[in-house]
Amino acid sequence: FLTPQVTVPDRVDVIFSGGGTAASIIAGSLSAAAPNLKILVLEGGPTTLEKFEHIQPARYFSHLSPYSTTEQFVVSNPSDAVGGRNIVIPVGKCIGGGSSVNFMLYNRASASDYDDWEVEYSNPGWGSKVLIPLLQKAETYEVNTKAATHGTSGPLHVSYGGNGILEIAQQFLDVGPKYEKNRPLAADGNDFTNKSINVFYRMPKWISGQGTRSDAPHHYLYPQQTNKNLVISPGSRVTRVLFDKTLTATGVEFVYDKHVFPDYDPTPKQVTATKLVVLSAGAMGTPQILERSGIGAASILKSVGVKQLVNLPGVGATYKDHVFLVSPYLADPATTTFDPIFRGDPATWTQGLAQWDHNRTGIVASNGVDAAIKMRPTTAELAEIGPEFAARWKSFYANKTDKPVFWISALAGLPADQTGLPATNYMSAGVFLGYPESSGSIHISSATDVYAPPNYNSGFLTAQSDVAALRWGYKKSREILRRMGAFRGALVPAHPQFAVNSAAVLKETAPVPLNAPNIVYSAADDAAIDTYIRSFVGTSWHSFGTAPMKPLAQGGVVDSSLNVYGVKKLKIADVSIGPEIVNANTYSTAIAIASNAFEIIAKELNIKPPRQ
Ligand SMILES: Cc1cc2nc3c(=O)[nH]c(=O)nc-3n(C[C@H](O)[C@H](O)[C@H](O)COP(=O)(O)OP(=O)(O)OC[C@H]3O[C@@H](n4cnc5c(N)ncnc54)[C@H](O)[C@@H]3O)c2cc1C
Repeated sequence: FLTPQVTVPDRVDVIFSGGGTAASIIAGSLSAAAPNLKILVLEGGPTTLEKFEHIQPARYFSHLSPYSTTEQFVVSNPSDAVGGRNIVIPVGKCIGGGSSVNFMLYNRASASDYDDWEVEYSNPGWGSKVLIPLLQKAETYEVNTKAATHGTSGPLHVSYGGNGILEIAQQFLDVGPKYEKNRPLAADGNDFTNKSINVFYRMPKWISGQGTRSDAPHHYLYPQQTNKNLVISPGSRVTRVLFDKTLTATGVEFVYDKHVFPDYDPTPKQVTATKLVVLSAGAMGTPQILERSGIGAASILKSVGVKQLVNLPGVGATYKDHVFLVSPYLADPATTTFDPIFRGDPATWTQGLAQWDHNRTGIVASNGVDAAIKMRPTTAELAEIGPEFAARWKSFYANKTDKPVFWISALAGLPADQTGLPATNYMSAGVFLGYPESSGSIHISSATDVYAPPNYNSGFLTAQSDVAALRWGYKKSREILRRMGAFRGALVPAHPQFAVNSAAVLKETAPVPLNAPNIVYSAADDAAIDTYIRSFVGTSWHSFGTAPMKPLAQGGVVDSSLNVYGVKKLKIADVSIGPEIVNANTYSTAIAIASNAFEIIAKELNIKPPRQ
């Protein structure tokens, strides 16, 4: 019988609805800067405080288990664009949200991504000139303490992890630049400029040199928890925001989450916020709270019987994620991969945990993802991608030379449920699109039931330009991986089903020479690749942009001070506010948004001086 251990006060100054990445950073920073400010963090999931699953990096895969208590799985409606499948999106559901369960890949956006937010979407104060220094302030970049755009004294440590570089990644970094002659090896693939594009780079991680995860709560929120004015309430699911007659947010209603406290009283509780309500429930959660509160498109609210307070058609109307294709290959059985970790091999775990206990190094202090490239096509390669991508290239990429089309990584292992597969070594090419053109939506399906699955359309691959770009990415990754020393052939069922006599069938079970001819694909082969992409593509866990910061007339939900249009004292601070997706894994952008939100809120509440 589990009972909430935290007494939630009736009245505070500021309420955070959702206690994930952004909320941990903002609430922790506010509490540090203004200890007298009464802050309440209501998080639907459980606590993560000092739990090994949220500290030891290699445990990240455990959160994806179907029995996970720290992630929730949002299931899309089936779509022909993905072969009639339902796409399943895992999202963090615990204090720290995504930051406490993610894969810790350290990648940063391009400067033009944030400049587009500022200029194209009319958001002064959100360009790269503001956000890059905030990101520097948040991090300690142990990889190179003299790197220009990185930080040296922030709470979140970044390193290569404690396990060195795995051989498969090293081969990717060796072979890649030799095969891709105009794409050299570089020391930094994350300096925000076009110098980080079309270069192979060793991938840093959100892991400290002490072998621990750089999550948001252990580095911002929990250090403040001795302050009695900061109340962190896990297992507390916000149903809706409360408003007075002037449409000023006065507080929220919440229930104790039935998964965290299964036997506890399910009656909704209300809390008053005298200064501000902040929605930080993530790209999946925030639009649902807005709609249950009566803020959204008239037709959506009417369909579920919610009384509309404000007509905001932009709520939940745009959903983006970097569609991700993982193509597995067999790898040299003598090399070290992450497969035993993914399979839960007892001997590997016992040895790894002992080493971690001893000196915080070894496989448990890593995530197995050590090398990558962000690729932007040359003119000749654009011709290879073909006409389906031409309009998208012209309108979105052509004039912004720091924008890659996709990201490729050689993963030392197969990051998937390997039930039914031989317990051998694998390596995988992971390809995700930097800026998919396709877009989906997420809306509530019930006015009051917070557990009702949302009406979610992933939108994946609804634009053919995305399929064309991924097709090229698949071909590129295949050419590099088949030249790597560890290559032992394709895991055939998880690749396109080419005709038996096609030249595209990979017959080799050992690496081909560097100068081997490229595979030639027929129109039928391309069609087989497209079918494959539609049948296999999945999430990259980067849900984004469902309550965008744009002018109202463009479908915006918040203004550049993060205020929800049409109401007072209600802000949003999480990755739902991104007006366009950025080309990198999104933890970094969540940190940028949270850091800027903190500055904005601190200024409005007259908190001085803000955190240094
Ligand atoms: C499995 C996975 C792997 C990832 N891997 C990487 C990676 O390697 N590198 C990288 O850069 N990024 C990665 N990401 C993405 C990154 O972690 C997220 O984009 C980022 O953490 C989002 O931050 P946020 O504050 O917007 O939302 P979140 O951190 O998701 O926080 C939202 C919180 O709100 C809570 N919530 C939702 N609804 C309610 C409600 N009604 N009431 C109360 N609480 C609610 C949720 O439980 C959650 O804790 C990954 C994400 C996942 C899920």
